[in-house]
Amino acid sequence: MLTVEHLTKRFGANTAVDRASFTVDRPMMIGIIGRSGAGKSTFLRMMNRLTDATEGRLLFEGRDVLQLKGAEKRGWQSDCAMIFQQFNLVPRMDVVSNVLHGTLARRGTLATMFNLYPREDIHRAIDILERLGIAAHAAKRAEALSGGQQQRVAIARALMQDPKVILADEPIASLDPMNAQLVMDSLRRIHDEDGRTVIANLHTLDTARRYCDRVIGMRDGRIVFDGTPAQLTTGVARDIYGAGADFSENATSTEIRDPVATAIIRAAEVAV
Ligand SMILES: Nc1ncnc2c1ncn2[C@@H]1O[C@H](COP(=O)(O)OP(=O)(O)OP(=O)(O)O)[C@@H](O)[C@H]1O
Repeated sequence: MLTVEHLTKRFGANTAVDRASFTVDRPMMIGIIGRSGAGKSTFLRMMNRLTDATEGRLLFEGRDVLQLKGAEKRGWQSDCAMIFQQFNLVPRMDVVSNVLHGTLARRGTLATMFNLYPREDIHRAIDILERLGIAAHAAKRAEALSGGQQQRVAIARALMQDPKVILADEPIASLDPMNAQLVMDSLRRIHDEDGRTVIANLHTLDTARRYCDRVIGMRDGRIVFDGTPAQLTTGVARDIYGAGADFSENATSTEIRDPVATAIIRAAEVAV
């Protein structure tokens, strides 16, 4: 399904991604972990063609997507939707219009400028918002929503493209633990129910272990681990993060607690 061969990106003398290779033979949820600067974002950006690779091949269903140009390249970008840490919504625009922007690639600029969307697209946008539990906010400006709600709007916008792959670059890095959990639950459900592949850069080990079928560890641009969450032991994690014997997993934890526990902690915090 997906084959990555010796994928490399150099910025001058700095090799951000160094001959990364792996294959994915069925839809799955993959977490990419590694310390800051390991090359995780650059990898996703190459995959989505936001940045050009220096060397290597990236075959999706037999086609090298790195060679695509013009309409074919845009078609791939539509098949391979990306969500970002900072959501990238239009803050003053209402939620449903933000979601409808996901159809931009297959629509004329004028129609998009004047918000002329076919009725069936509007219905589909509302259905997707409902699925993500945020349809009640459809008419609000995006900026009026919490971070977690905004990230779910961004996921809804991605789903409007009906992508085969969803790339998520640190999707929960700006969120509190409860919202982080809601967003990760949504991504997992989209994989489970729709069979879409999800590849997420994650800065926390516990999230990768909890939500992913497979974890890829990057260090200095290279893939140094590729296995199941069960194989991701503390020793392996220490190697990925290049840490010493004092390495603590808590340092990479989002501490996602269960909602009841979080509510109790919040209430206690307000009381003091
Ligand atoms: N546009 C760029 N120009 C020059 N160097 C870059 C550029 N983008 C990334 N780099 C460099 O490439 C390396 C990998 O960066 P990248 O952002 O991919 O890492 P990362 O693992 O995603 O880190 P973080 O979690 O901090 O985002 C770093 O050394 C970074 O400084």
